[in-house]
Amino acid sequence: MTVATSTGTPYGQRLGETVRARGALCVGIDPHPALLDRWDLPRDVSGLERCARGLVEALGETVAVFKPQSAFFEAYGSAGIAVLERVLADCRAYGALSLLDVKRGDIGSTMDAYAAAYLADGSPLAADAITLSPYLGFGSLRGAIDLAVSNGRGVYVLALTSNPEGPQFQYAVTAEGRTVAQTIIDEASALNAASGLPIGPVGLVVGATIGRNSFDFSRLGGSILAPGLGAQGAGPEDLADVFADATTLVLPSASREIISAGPDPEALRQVAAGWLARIGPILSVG
Ligand SMILES: O=C(O)c1cc(=O)[nH]c(=O)n1[C@@H]1O[C@H](COP(=O)(O)O)[C@@H](O)[C@H]1O
Repeated sequence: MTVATSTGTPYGQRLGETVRARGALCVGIDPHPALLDRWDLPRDVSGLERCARGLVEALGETVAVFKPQSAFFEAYGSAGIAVLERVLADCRAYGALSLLDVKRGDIGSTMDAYAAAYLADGSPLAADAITLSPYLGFGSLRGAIDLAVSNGRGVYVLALTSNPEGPQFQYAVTAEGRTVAQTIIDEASALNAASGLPIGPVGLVVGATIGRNSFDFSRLGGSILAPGLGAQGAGPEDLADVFADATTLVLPSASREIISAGPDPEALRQVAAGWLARIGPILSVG
């Protein structure tokens, strides 16, 4: 088993370099059972492994970031988690970054244990970055953020999610008079400013589907993961709308849209290259 070790280089720097070399696209590894059918693979752990690792094999040299969705691996129990470990190792071997989508969020002491699982050097499930949920309060994530920073890793905190239910809480106004989402944006901005880095370690998740908006990302100083391309209906023109005022690195992400082009590696490369060609002119690398 290959275990992750930190490079000592800050996550934002590694992300910036990789995106400059390969373009701003994150490919989500979401091996839905229906996609295994489409790839003519069995709906079992061998199918999971061939789909997930086949995707990285086809795109590992050209795509900047892979985002394995932990749920699809957890569904197969310990054997699925073992596949996830191998997928994370594959990403490293190809020089792509891994962003593990686990959306964790818990009381501080438990967060520290999640952080040890996903952000500590030597952990088999360590990724270059993970997704976090701030529902227990932004401060509850502090242990994970601190560990990420000390290991040259990053986090992406859910701010404005791509699903239609998101606004129920995210647009709510807090006692301070700001929306929940703006509070998250501002908390991340403060931590990134304190890091003194051009691309700080605290990213945000902002759905490519949320439309034109008046949230203020101008002081973020970190990267933005933008899921929702393709299967959830967002296209390049939506990125232009949502991020009209963003001055930071935006990383659009698609899962089903890309995977469904497989299993032919050339077809996978073409669909990824097609998205890159369409979104490249819209987004600045930051
Ligand atoms: O954190 C995420 O990645 C995420 C946040 C969000 O707001 N919306 C969202 O779709 N995602 C994830 O991004 C992936 C989207 O998959 P596709 O709709 O197939 O591209 C899924 O793994 C989602 O869990």
